[in-house]
Amino acid sequence: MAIPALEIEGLRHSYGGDRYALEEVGFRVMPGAFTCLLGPNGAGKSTLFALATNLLRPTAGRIRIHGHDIATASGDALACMGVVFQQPTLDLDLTVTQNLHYFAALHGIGRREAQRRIEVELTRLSLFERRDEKVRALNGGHRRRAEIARALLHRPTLLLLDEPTVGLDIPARRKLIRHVHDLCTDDGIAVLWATHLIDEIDPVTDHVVVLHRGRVRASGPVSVVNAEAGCATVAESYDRLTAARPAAGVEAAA
Ligand SMILES: Nc1ncnc2c1ncn2[C@@H]1O[C@H](COP(=O)(O)OP(=O)(O)OP(=O)(O)O)[C@@H](O)[C@H]1O
Repeated sequence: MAIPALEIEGLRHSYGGDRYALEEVGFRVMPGAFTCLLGPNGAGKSTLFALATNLLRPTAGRIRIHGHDIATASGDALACMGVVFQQPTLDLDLTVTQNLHYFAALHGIGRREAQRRIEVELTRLSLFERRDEKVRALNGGHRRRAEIARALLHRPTLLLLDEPTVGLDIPARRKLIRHVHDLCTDDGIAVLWATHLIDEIDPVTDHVVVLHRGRVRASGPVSVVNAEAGCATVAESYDRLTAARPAAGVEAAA
């Protein structure tokens, strides 16, 4: 069996006090799988991202990236991982290309090789024509795509995206979701996509992990989660598993 791109076991985290932001969290993301980490505000999605990227140390549990333990082999683990955080981190006064070159240099990628990879990624994300514009001149969807291109430069095999569509209009959201699905099918990249928007899930191809109040309520292909919850759609499953109406702004699944 293939090694999971991301494997989480018995993960627990407390920010202090006796309340846990995450408790006994465990799931896997396999190569080529698009997995939605689905949970309402406060479910623990950002905490999980901070632990997976080694920004926080867990109270207990393990996180392995392609078999590398993030606690004991963080260099190898992080080298396999591309990350797009919830808050954009591009320099607005640099061009798209300059931002990407800076990141490539941090990863020790030589100038010529970096140029080649930047052209490939920007073309793939339909951003090549905008490469010499300052990021400030781009709309939200293009900025997000530039961030994804940057996150792919060191050729990660696992991509983590924390609510990447926040602030985007519906056409830009759809395009971004399509692009990231293509990365899974074309390159076998594993994706963990955190969201609270149910309509971002493809009920046919995607896996979901439903996180609520720090605990995994269900995980697996949408069809399996729906069957186990006794529901016809992922929207109904989410509703039942979180025992709450979807948060404001949540849209129904197809
Ligand atoms: N720095 C912190 N200190 C103390 N508690 C925190 C901190 N960050 C998050 N929490 C708490 O941990 C829990 C999980 O929060 P987290 O931000 O991980 O959820 P989330 O699913 O990402 O929510 P959102 O969608 O609002 O970003 C919440 O109860 C939150 O209040």
